[in-house]
Amino acid sequence: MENLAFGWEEWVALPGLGLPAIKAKVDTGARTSALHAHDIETFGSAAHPKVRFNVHPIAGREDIVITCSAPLVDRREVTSSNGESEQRYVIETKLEVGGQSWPIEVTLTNRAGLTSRMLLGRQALNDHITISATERRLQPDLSYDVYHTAAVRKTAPKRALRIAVLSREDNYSTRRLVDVGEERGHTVEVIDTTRCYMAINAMAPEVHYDGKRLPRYDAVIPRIGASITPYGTAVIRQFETIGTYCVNGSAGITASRDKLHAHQVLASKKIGMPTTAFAASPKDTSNLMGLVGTAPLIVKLLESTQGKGVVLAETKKAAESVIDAFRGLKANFLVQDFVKEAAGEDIRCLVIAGKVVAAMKRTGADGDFRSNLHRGGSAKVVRISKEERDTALRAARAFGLGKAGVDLLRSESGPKVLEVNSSPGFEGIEKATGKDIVGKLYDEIEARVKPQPVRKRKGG
Ligand SMILES: Nc1ncnc2c1ncn2[C@@H]1O[C@H](COP(=O)(O)OP(=O)(O)OP(=O)(O)O)[C@@H](O)[C@H]1O
Ligand SMILES: [Mg+2]
Ligand SMILES: [Mg+2]
Repeated sequence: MENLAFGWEEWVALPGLGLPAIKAKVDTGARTSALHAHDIETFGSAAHPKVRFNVHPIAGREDIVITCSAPLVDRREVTSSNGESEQRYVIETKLEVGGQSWPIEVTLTNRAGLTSRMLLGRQALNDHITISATERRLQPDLSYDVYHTAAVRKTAPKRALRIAVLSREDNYSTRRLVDVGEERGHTVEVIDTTRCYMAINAMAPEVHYDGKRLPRYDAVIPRIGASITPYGTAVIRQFETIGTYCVNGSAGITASRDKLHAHQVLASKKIGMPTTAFAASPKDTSNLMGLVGTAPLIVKLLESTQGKGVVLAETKKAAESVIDAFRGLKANFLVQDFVKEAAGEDIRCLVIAGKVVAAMKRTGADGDFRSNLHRGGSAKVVRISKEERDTALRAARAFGLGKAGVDLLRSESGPKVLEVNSSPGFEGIEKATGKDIVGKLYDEIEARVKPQPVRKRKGG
C-alpha cells in the first residue's frame, strides 16, 4: 500500500457500517480502535453471532442516527486510557481513507466520557502510515453533508437485520418468512403475539416476552389472526410507538378486519365494490334489502373468514329467513348485491409496497359460488387488467398496508373489491404463480430500513 500521513485527527469512512464520513482521533496508546455506539445488542445464532448498534456520526447531532450491524468477532476486556476496564464487543470492518481501504478491528463502547466518535488504535495504523502528532487532517476532507443527501441511502450496505414475525402459527407462511429471511443473512424471530405483554407507559414504551424486554427490531412483520385482532393490534401499536418499522400498521389491520369499517373506507375512496348495506334493527330488514336491490342477495357474517359465514339467498324470502336466523343468533352481518357474472370466481391480488406482485384466479368447487380455497376451490395464475391492478393498489393504499391480499370480483361494471386481507397466506399464491413473494417482501423491508437523509439544521 502507498504510504499515508496521518495527523492526530483524520476524516475516515466505514462503508461496511454505512458510515461514509466520521472524524477519528489517532490514539497510539490503544491497541484496538473504538467506536462510540449505543443500544448495543447481540443477536443471531451462537454459530453466527451478530451485533446491532446505533451510531451518531456527528457530535452534537443526536437526531442523526445510523443503525449498523456486523458479525461479532470477539468479546474482550479493554482498558481505556483512564485506566478503567470494560467488556467490549469486537467487530471487523473496512477502514477507508485517502483512497485506500483495509480491514480493522473495532470495539464498541458507549462510554459517555468518549468525546470522539472514533479512536484509531495501533492495530488499524498499519506500517504504511506515518503519524505527525502535531498536525491534523492530512488526508482529504470528507463532509458530514452526506448524511443530509440521498447518498447516505444509496451507499448504505446490506446489513443483517433483526426481524420479528408476530404469529401464533407454524404454517407455510411463517416458515417461509423465517427461511427466506435467514437465507438473506437476517435473524428472524417468531413471536407469539398473545404472549407479548406490555406496560403502557408514556415515557418508556416497550414490549415484554418470556420474562424479558424484547430487543430493538429493525422490522416487525405482523401475521395477526382474526381471532386476536384487538390484542394483536395493541402489540403492533406498542412497536409503532417505539418507532419500529411495521410492515402493516395497526390502524390498517383494524379497519380492514372489520367488514363494515372496511367497506366504508373503500367507499370513501371511491373504490368499486358490490353494493352493500347493513342494519342493526330487525324492523329494517326489508328496507335494508331494498337498498341493495333484488334477490339473489349475499348475506355475510361480519366475522366470516374462509367463506364460512357467506350465504347466497336466491329469493327475497330466503334472504329474509337468513337475516332472521342471523339476528336470532345475535350475529352481525351485512347484505350485499350478488355479483352473478363473477360465476364463483374471484381474483386475489397480492400487493407489496404499492405493487401487485402476483395475481391468481380462484374458482369455487363445483356448484359453490364461493371461491375460497378452504372451501375446496382451486387457483391458477391470471393476467389482470390495468383497471384491476389500479383497483387493488388503491384498496391496499386505502388501509396503508405494506402487504395485502386484495380480493376482486370481475363484474360487468368493472372490478369490485370484496375484501382486503392484511395477513394473506403465501402458499396458495406462490404455488399458483411460481413467484417468490416472500423475497419481494424482504426487498421492501431491506429498502425501508435504510437510513433516511436528515434535514440540515440552520447553521449546522
Ligand atoms: N357479493 C358477492 N357476489 C358474488 N360472490 C361473492 C360475493 N361476496 C362473496 N362472494 C364469494 O364468496 C367468497 C367468500 O366471500 P368473502 O371473501 O367476502 O368471505 P370471507 O369469509 O371473508 O372469506 P376470506 O377467507 O377470504 O376472508 C368470495 O371469495 C366470493 O367468491
Ligand atoms: Mg375475509
Ligand atoms: Mg375472501
